[in-house]
Order: sequence, then C-alpha cells, then structure tokens
Amino acid sequence: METEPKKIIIDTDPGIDDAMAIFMALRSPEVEVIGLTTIYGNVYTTLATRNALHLLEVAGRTDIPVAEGSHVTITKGAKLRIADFVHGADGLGNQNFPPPEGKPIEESAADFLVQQAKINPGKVTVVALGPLTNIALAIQLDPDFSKNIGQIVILGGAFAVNGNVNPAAEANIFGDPDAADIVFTSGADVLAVGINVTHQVVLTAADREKLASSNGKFAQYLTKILEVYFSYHEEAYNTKGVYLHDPTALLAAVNPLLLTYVEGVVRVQTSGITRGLTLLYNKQKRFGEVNEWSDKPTVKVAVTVDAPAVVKLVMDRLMDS
Ligand SMILES: O=c1[nH]cnc2c1ncn2[C@@H]1O[C@H](CO)[C@@H](O)[C@H]1O
Repeated sequence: METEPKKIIIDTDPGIDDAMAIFMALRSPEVEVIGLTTIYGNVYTTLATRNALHLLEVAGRTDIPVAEGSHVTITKGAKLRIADFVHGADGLGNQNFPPPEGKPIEESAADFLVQQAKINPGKVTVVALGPLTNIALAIQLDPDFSKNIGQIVILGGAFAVNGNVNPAAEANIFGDPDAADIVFTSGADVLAVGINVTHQVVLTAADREKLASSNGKFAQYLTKILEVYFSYHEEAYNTKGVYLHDPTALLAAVNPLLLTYVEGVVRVQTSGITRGLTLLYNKQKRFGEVNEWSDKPTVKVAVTVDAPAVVKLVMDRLMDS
C-alpha cells in the first residue's frame, strides 16, 4: 500500500487543455506537483512560462517552481509550429489576464529535470504535455536520467490513426520529431498516450454548462477559457465537444488503471512527408532482417481508455475546487 503521493513534474505549453491538466493535478491527492517545466507548442516558450506562472497564481500555488525550457528544437530549429489557432493568441482563450508576478527559477527545464530525477531516483514521473525537447535534452545532459526518472508519460503520437497536424503527425511529436525519437528509444519507462486514445475522451457542451454553474474556482476559470477551444473543435471537427488530451495524460499518471496499453518499440519519422509519424512495432513478428526497430527498448502505448471515468474525474475534481 503506497501512502506517499507520486511526485510529478508537468512539462507544459499552456494551452487550454494544459490549464485543465495542471488544475486537475493540483486537485489530485494521489500526486504531488513538484514543478512545472515549460516548452513551446501551443504558444512560444516565453509565453508558456508566463502562463505557467499565471496558472499557479490563480491556483494559489506559487510555492511550485517553474523552470523555463527550450526555445528551439533539439536540432536548434527555430521555425516552430505554434497552435495559437487552437488556444488563442495568449494560449488561454484570449482573456487578457494580467502578467504574473512570479518568475521562473534560474535553472533550465532540462537541468531541473535532471536534478529532480537524481535527488529522487525512480520516484519522479514526468507528464509531458508538449513537444519533447526538454526531456530529450535531459537525456543528453545526463546518461543516468533515463534510469533515474520514474516514468515519462507522454501526451503525443497518433498510433495507427490519422494525426491532427496532417494525416501523418500529431502536434506534439510534429513539434520536435528528433527529440521524440530520442525519448522513445531512451530506455526510460515511457507511457505514450496518443490521440488514438484522447480522441475518445470528449468534454461536451453540456459538461461545460455544468462547470459554468459550479462555484468552483477552477471550474469558473476554465469555463471562460474553454470557449475558444470549443470554437476550434467545431470548426475543425464539426463537433460541439472538445478532446481532453492533456487531462487524459495527466490522469494516466494519477491512475494507470484508467487505460490499457501494449508494449513495443516506437520510432518516429524525422523527415519527409510523414515527418512526425509514430510507428509502433508490436513484436508479433520476428523479422529476419535487422531494421530500425531492432534491439531498441520497448515502451508502453495506450490503446484503450475508460473515457466516462476520465470525464467524470475531470468534472468532479474541477467542480469541487
Ligand atoms: O489540430 C491541432 N493542431 C495542433 N495542436 C492541436 C490540435 N488539436 C489539439 N492540439 C493540441 O495539441 C495537443 C494534442 O495533439 C494538445 O495539447 C492540444 O491542445
């Protein structure tokens, strides 16, 4: 029987569903958030840091450190794809929030990840909600990082389904495919929660109404910022609900029994028209020839999710906040 909450670091590009996941984490007694690290994706890294500090101020949790992450990809690429059309120009539903009062810590995200994994070997879970640059940098910085880190839960990939950037690629993997391939083949305990799973977890307009009618602080805040996210989903997917990508990945760290997964080797396509494609080798065939999946460490890839249970947890924990 484990009594101590699981220590988690959320690597994040807030982001509307990131805000939901961060608030969920703060409302989940099973986990203790020991830091946020920031990355580009939904917004540029500078704004991600600002939004991370802002969200912690909204939550009254300025005791949690924020470490700023990379501004460029692992190959030093500065031409980033930013999903402001999903989250609004400010990343948080165009609400004109005041700038945060707090500041990030001196250490970089990668340094913070390395240090925390070293202090608590096997005990820290990273929940990675954006492109994987910071995690790959941590792996490159410290040869022991993959061993020291407890688990890396990745919100990313599109396993045997279309992507959301284009038919091949999901946004977080597309953001830095080289970094993703480093993380997937690092030997760390990796659990990938892709959009093949998160697209099953939908918050409906009726759920949003319920959030709006609750007095919960987080519920009230999220009701407002969710408007932009709903508009985007209606336009892009012709649905009146939104996908709970980041909250689902967070809950996979909180309670792994909410999902099932398979184990295999994942490689990421880093060039060409399928750049960002995640391809799982399920080990069902022993190939005669050596290939790019041969002898690489396995990871876990989520295949099913108890979607009603995830939505219920999100609603319960955010309404009562
Ligand atoms: O269509 C999209 N393009 C880019 N990013 C998206 C899109 N839909 C959602 N996200 C964002 O990327 C992650 C999941 O891939 C989520 O963080 C989500 O907010």
